[in-house]
Amino acid sequence: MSKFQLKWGILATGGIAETFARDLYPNPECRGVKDVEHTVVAAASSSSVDRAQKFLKEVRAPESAKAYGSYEELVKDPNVDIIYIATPHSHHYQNAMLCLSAGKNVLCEKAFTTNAPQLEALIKKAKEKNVFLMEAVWTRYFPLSIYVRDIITSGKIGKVSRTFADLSMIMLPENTFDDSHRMVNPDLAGGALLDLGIYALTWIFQTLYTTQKDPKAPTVVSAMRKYKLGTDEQTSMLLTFPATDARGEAHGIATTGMRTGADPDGKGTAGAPIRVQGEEGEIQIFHPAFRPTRTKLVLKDGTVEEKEWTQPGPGKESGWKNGFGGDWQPEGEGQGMFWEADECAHALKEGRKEGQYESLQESLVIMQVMDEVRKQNGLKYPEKIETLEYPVQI
Ligand SMILES: NC(=O)C1=CN([C@@H]2O[C@H](COP(=O)(O)OP(=O)(O)OC[C@H]3O[C@@H](n4cnc5c(N)ncnc54)[C@H](OP(=O)(O)O)[C@@H]3O)[C@@H](O)[C@H]2O)C=CC1
Ligand SMILES: O=C1OC[C@@H](O)[C@H](O)[C@H]1O
Repeated sequence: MSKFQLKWGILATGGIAETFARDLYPNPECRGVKDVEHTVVAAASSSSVDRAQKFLKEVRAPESAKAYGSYEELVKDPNVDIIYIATPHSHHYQNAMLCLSAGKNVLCEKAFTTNAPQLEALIKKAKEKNVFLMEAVWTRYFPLSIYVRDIITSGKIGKVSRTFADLSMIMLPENTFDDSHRMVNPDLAGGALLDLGIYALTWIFQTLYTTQKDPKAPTVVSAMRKYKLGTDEQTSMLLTFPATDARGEAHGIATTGMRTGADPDGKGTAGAPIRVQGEEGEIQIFHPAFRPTRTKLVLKDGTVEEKEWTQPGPGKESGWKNGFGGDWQPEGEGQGMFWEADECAHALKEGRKEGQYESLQESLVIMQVMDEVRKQNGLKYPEKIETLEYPVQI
């Protein structure tokens, strides 16, 4: 059987760009995916062409891969099928508009944009150009997430009426980040909500919204504690999802922050920060919400089922180690960003224009929730990054 080959262009060469591109290297067969293959055919850096060249070497791209010193050159490369955007949140709208306008398929890092109107404009552009567009919320595509959603839709834990989800990490921003860092800098749409809170919301949504036949947008009330730069360092949200055919009204409690930890000792001692609760029991998902590897099903009849979800890799003998933020996975394991890459390949192979586990409509509803939370708490980013104007130099 001939395999579908997806040729990637990587836009930006920072931390997650490297992790993602490294994850494209192992043969998908090592995770049981037999019908698609990935190749990095180009990378672009806004810093310099040398940086792009170095990046291609680091991720073991083929010798023939092209290095570009600007994003504008990358989108003109006819050999590139799809572009992965890995810039800070502030830049996603401008970068994605550049790619879509050039007729390129796009996988864009979270948070998709700084606000919902920007995302609406991107969706409109993708439709006009008839290209694929997806938010890179990698967690959605993990086998673990598929399992959790299946538990819910199978009725095993009964009608679900509440999900708790926390992604907080003790990072003490004043000790950890320069004021210019993307985690705290308003010019880069920093703060806990768009960076970490989106994962807490992902768990709320994929358990209370994605699993419904006719999902309805929630209302939200929220509170926010601000960092000295005006961005949020802690945000708490209570979402109410209207009743659907399958169940009554449901509540989602999503929290995020940089001063408390969902797993303070790193050993799971504090318990599961994600709990999906129904009339027959609950399914728990352990920290970190962005890359969980452990679940626990607890039913009222006494059943307890614990599962480990190691990310598959190419095997120890390959000598290939995958990495994330300097934290290298054990040999033989992968990071897990390849699942979303496989989804892009499958979508393009099948002619789909969006991801199957998070539709563009769902990404938009989540963005609307984050807009409302920011509005309730007076968090505005600079106009140049909230604007719908394109192109704008930022
Ligand atoms: N899925 C996940 O697990 C993770 C996702 N992310 C997401 O990925 C995105 C990037 O994060 P991360 O890789 O950590 O960020 P980095 O700061 O490490 O990299 C961002 C890159 O964007 C480019 N860039 C262009 N303009 C700017 C600018 N004005 N300021 C800073 N960088 C700029 C640079 O690349 P160049 O010079 O080559 O153009 C830079 O290296 C964010 O959206 C974040 O939320 C981040 C971490 C984990
Ligand atoms: O997406 C992410 O996941 C891991 C976090 O450490 C990082 O800040 C965030 O961007």
